[in-house]
Amino acid sequence: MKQKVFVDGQEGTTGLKIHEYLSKIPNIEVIQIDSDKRKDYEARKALLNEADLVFLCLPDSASRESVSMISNPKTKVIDASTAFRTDSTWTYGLPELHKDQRNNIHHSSRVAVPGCHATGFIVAMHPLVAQGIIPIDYPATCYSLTGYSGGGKKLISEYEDLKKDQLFAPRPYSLGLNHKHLPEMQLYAGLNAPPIFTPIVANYFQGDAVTIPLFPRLFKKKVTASNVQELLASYYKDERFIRVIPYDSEAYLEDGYFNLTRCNHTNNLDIFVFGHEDQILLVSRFDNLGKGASGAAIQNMNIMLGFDEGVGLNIEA
Ligand SMILES: NC(=O)C1=CN([C@@H]2O[C@H](COP(=O)(O)OP(=O)(O)OC[C@H]3O[C@@H](n4cnc5c(N)ncnc54)[C@H](OP(=O)(O)O)[C@@H]3O)[C@@H](O)[C@H]2O)C=CC1
Ligand SMILES: CC(=O)N[C@@H](CCC(=O)OP(=O)(O)O)C(=O)O
Repeated sequence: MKQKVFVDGQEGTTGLKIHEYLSKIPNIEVIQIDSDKRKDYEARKALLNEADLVFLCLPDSASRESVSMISNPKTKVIDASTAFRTDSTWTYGLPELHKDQRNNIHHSSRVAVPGCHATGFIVAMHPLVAQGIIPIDYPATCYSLTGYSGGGKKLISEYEDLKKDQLFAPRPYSLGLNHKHLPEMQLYAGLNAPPIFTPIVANYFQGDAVTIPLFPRLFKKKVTASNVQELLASYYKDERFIRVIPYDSEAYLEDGYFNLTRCNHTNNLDIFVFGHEDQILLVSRFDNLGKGASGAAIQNMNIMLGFDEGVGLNIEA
């Protein structure tokens, strides 16, 4: 029997992309709300309770409201917002986090999709903290370069319609050092304080690279950049969406430059390890609309419904 799926927020950036993926997946029946009723409480409530699985692609407050409307115990929920990512009654939707997480997701009915910047930070840091290389009190920093689609419809229209010619230069933001991803970055990396994190949005549509500088002299064990690459490669060796690039990563540069759009239109995330004995630079590269949002949401759905994890993903790869 087909699984009924409803996307609350179907006309937003994440919701539209999820629909694109869903159209390639068999055994799914997508149920839709009339466009003019997409914010109507009763209409949403009916579909939220009719579906076997719902995606919430909404601002945090609307996500909380949707969850409160669900009374059908069979409805599974995948939320793309920040609302429940560090809520202990929800499961963090990063299957690659550790060996039990995929199974946790499969058995959960409430899964929170990680934030895009947080995904890049956690996949690079978690294995190193968990294996006792990086101490939990390490003073972590990172910055993330992202395309403007990460800011949803409002930022897209700002870039595409309103100020096209004035927004050519990259723009750092969240300089109050209080970005909404900090709690999940700290919790799932396993650190006892959040990193100093500066995101930077630039004038291109999609693609994200999270960069983490590290000083091995502050580690608990003596390791070089090459050792770190080996460790990460071993940690993710069975993962189909996370690729740890060989240590000689400079060979992957293009004319000497890093191309942060190379994972676009896939659900892949590439981890690069640059550096030497004294300094290390980890870079996670992914599509903010792929592994950073809608692709990750679909991967979680596949796991929750017992489908092959890759169904519908990497459609344009
Ligand atoms: N874009 C990205 O790369 C990522 C986004 N996210 C998260 O996913 C969620 C959705 O983001 P995104 O798709 O970018 O945002 P958008 O602004 O593009 O879309 C949000 C959608 O939600 C609708 N909406 C707003 N309020 C309500 C409501 N009360 N009831 C029903 N629908 C409502 C909007 O309606 P209308 O069409 O009228 O505007 C819009 O279609 C957010 O929590 C965001 O933080 C997570 C990871 C990455
Ligand atoms: C360019 C831009 O504004 N990007 C968003 C991140 C999008 C994302 O991952 O967001 P959620 O946590 O909302 O799910 C931001 O930094 O807030």
